[in-house]
Amino acid sequence: MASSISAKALMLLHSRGDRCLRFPLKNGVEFEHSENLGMITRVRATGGNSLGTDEDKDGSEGVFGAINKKRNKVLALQKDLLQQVVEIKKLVSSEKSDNILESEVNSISYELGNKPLTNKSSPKNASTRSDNAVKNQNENIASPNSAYSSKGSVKAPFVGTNGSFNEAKGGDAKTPPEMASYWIHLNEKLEDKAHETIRPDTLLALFANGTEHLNLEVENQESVSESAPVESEGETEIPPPLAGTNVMNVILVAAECAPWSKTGGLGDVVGSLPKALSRRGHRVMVVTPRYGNYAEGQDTGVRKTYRVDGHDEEVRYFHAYIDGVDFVFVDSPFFHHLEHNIYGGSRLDILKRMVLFCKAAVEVPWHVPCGGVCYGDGNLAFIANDWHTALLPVYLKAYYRDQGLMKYTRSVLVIHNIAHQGRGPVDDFFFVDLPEHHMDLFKLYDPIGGDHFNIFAAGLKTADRVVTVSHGYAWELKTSEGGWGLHRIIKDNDWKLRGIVNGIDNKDWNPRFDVHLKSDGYTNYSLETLSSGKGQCKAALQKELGLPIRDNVPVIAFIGRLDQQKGVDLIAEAIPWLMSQDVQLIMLGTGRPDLEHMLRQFESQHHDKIRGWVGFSVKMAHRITAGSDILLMPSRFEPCGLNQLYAMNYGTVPVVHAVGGLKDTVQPFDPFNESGLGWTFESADSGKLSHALGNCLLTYREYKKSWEGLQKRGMTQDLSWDNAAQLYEEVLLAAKYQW
Ligand SMILES: Nc1ncnc2c1ncn2[C@@H]1O[C@H](COP(=O)(O)OP(=O)(O)O[C@H]2O[C@H](CO)[C@@H](O)[C@H](O)[C@H]2O)[C@@H](O)[C@H]1O
Repeated sequence: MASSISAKALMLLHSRGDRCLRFPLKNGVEFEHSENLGMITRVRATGGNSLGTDEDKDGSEGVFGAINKKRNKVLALQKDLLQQVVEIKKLVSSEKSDNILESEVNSISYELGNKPLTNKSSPKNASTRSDNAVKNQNENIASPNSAYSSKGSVKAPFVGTNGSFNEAKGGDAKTPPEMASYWIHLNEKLEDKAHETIRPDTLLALFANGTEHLNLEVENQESVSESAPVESEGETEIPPPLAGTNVMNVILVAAECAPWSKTGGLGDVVGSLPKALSRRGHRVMVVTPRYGNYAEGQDTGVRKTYRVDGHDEEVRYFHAYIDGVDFVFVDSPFFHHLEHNIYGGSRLDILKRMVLFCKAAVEVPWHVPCGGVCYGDGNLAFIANDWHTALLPVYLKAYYRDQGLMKYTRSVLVIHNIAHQGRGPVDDFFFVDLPEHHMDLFKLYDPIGGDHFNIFAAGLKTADRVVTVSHGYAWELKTSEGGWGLHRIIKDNDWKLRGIVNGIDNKDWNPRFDVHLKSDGYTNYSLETLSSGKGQCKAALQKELGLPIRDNVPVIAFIGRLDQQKGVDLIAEAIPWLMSQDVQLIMLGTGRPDLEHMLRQFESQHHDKIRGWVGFSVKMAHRITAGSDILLMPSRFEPCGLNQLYAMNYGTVPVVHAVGGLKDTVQPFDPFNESGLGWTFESADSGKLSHALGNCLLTYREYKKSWEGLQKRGMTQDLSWDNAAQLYEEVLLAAKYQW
């Protein structure tokens, strides 16, 4: 046996849970590993005194002293690193370079061992480490009881112990022997990494399961960030408060993630909420399918096989580290070339895709090294999104937690839209690969179709917590109209439901920095330059779309999916009245063919006033939001709605149907008190829409001061994700301590 053991071997042993093995470490110390506990239980001086246990107190001081010294060294090093982060951020912002965004600073990697700081990363070339270096290590970690491994039977996948090297027992304080082994492990880890780059968050991850030491480093971090607000392009950005002792490992799992894949608001949320959680100090990952050949993602070399519909399907895992978040892309021929048709194909095609994706996602924290270190399954919460990933909480429970694996991992399911549920005939159950006694989770009685199979139902019952994207929608979900057949299940689980209003990405959707406003006559603008800047954008939009360029005509916009939800038909009914007004109407959308046809018809019938852009164009969505005066959102239901938030951030006044998140976020204008943010109407009715829009147009034309007030109030709200991230953190914590 060698006289020392590497962190790699240590992880390996830990992951395999070998029975009471003893290994000598450097500095005359050895550790003992117990299979039963699946962790290092004892550390000894080679003289024979065991350390950190009650019966062997005598020998403990020397080695603990050494460990403490190491620990203090690491803390000092980390403090130094954090200081350097702040200094680099200051340096970058002082250059005020357009193309250096804060995101790049966040992805700067730091070398350990007092080496000079080097910038090796950018969002375009985001992965900073040699993931191949950890590839072999990872391959060697036996997929602990890979529930779906090609080698194991799906029906009996549960043997052995969990392989997570950083599992926190109960997620709480460590016992002295654990602390000792922990610091020895850390020491080994750092020695291993002495010649590699290591990210600050990886360093944090090494601390993530302790308590005392964690408090210390968080205090250090807080003192640094409080004293030095981050500047971004001349604007002082106060960093959000840190999670402190509540810091967790968080993995968002979703079928789409902007900017790589997006069909609507879900993609935006998954692209931005994780960054806000990371800013609070959590270690955050997004797992999403690799639909295309994304430049940022690097092959980790990790390959795993999962069973879908009786076949073994191999997945590969790609990885990128951007803006403090690990993005893991699950690659399989199942997903290829679907970036423009994510939910396309037959019902069974989609179901099989999501089965494979959820199976592959649940094991990411075991297999995929991020920053050189797997997340492990202690102190970990998954956030699944909508029905596409609602199988994840079910798999987590049925295949892992109920079998004594991933015992401390929790799941939160977010409802972005209950109208899509993953329904099918009861026999679809056999595709999800679960023992038959789980069938009742999925069975739902429908007054029209009788019993059917429903994935969302199973996810809602199984998840530890459920979030939806506004308070209004949380209430609506419990009504028979709003719950779309799931209201009873949601009511039964009301205790674990919470509404949290979405935020917006304040860099992507900010008129000051918007990259889509930098050409073709558009311009960036802010509150100070609102009138001139927005005016210029309006003229550029009219020019680009071939509408008469007129400053005094109100430009009304609609952006969204063309379907029943978004209430496009209400706009259609209001067209005769609207065309009697001096207005311009711009509609951007894609969806139901009959509604797409309708948009084209409107444009040809009223060519001097209407533009109907059929298609999905992120650039046009930004330009229309900037160049319009009014945004129309007559949605029949709207769980949150992002477009009205984007609109207000751009000084564009919303007129909305008062439902769900629209009601929560658009306070009606009160002309007597000069308060409010826009106009609302109470029912999905074209007459009501015309009435509200009529009042809005009157204010635009006749009451300029009131109009400016509406714009300014909209622009000065704090719509950032930071508030929502703090509330998500509360939910994650509630889940963590739920048994
Ligand atoms: N043709 C087009 N071209 C370019 N961009 C287009 C577009 N059509 C839509 N978009 C963009 O897609 C997003 C739509 O987001 P929404 O939140 O308004 O609705 P969606 O119904 O997709 O999301 C669901 O999830 C979100 C997130 O939780 C909830 O806010 C919402 O209420 C719920 O229905 C916006 O970024 C918008 O600009």
